[in-house]
Amino acid sequence: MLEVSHVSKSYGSKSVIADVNLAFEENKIYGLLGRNGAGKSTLLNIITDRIFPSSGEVKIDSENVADNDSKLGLMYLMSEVDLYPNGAKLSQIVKDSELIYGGFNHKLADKMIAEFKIDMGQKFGKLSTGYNSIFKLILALCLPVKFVILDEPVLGLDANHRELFYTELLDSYADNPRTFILSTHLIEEVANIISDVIILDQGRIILNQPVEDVLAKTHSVVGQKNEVEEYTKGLNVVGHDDMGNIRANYVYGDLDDRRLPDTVQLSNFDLQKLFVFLTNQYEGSKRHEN
Ligand SMILES: Nc1ncnc2c1ncn2[C@@H]1O[C@H](COP(=O)(O)OP(=O)(O)OP(=O)(O)O)[C@@H](O)[C@H]1O
Repeated sequence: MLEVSHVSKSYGSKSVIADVNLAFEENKIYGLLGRNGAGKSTLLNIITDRIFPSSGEVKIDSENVADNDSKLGLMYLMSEVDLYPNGAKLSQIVKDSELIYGGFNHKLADKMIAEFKIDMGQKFGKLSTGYNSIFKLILALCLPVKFVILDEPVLGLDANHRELFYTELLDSYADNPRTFILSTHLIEEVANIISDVIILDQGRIILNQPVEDVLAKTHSVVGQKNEVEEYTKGLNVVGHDDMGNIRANYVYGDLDDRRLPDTVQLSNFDLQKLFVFLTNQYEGSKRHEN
């Protein structure tokens, strides 16, 4: 288990991460969502000891990961930041990484190399943005780590390559279950992949739950404006749409046993819509702590 306890980070007087507590369990796929500047990369860099928190700690199996090579070796962070020398050939980076992490899944790598058509004789610094991501994704999926942490994994990948990557991720997870943390803005693309969703907003966790539970609490209530308003009175309305005098109120939370008028329709809405409402500071919204 990977635990983040009371982690905060400030730059000068600016608070970027504020008292974050999280527990990443074994063999789950987490989606870490947040608007630009919410603090996602900062949090992932703190988890992997690339930057120091101002306070708090990160532990794996109750041991602090800071300066702890055996625990840090259990995580791989794939991010925009390039850790490899521009002049190094991809095949050499694989060899070096295999030594550092004590293994490499060559069978899967060969499959991905062929599928993505990547030339392993190329120099790292010469890769296009998309192929730079593809190469780091191969490392992320093939190194023998327990926590695969992907910060904007599909940056620069075309739609075909993104589909291919999601398929490879799920196949690799099925073959070898481990914990994934995916930070992304492409919510619709990962909604069916992730098991749990974490929303970070201005450095704070505002939602941390299994996707299934979250979706079960989304309700769109559509009908005549006055009837919809009456039905949703006192519920947690996080957003609305108007089409003439037809109103859609979006509720996040449990419904009580109030009677639904025949003319009002009830259905669920998707994760991306919920994300937009919860992070938009919509005037009618309430904050949801975990
Ligand atoms: N070294 C730094 N010095 C000062 N401020 C920083 C530093 N690094 C990050 N920040 C600030 O911290 C905040 C969070 O940045 P971070 O990169 O973690 O956000 P993010 O959620 O990953 O954003 P995005 O989705 O845009 O990549 C931003 O306001 C950013 O400007």
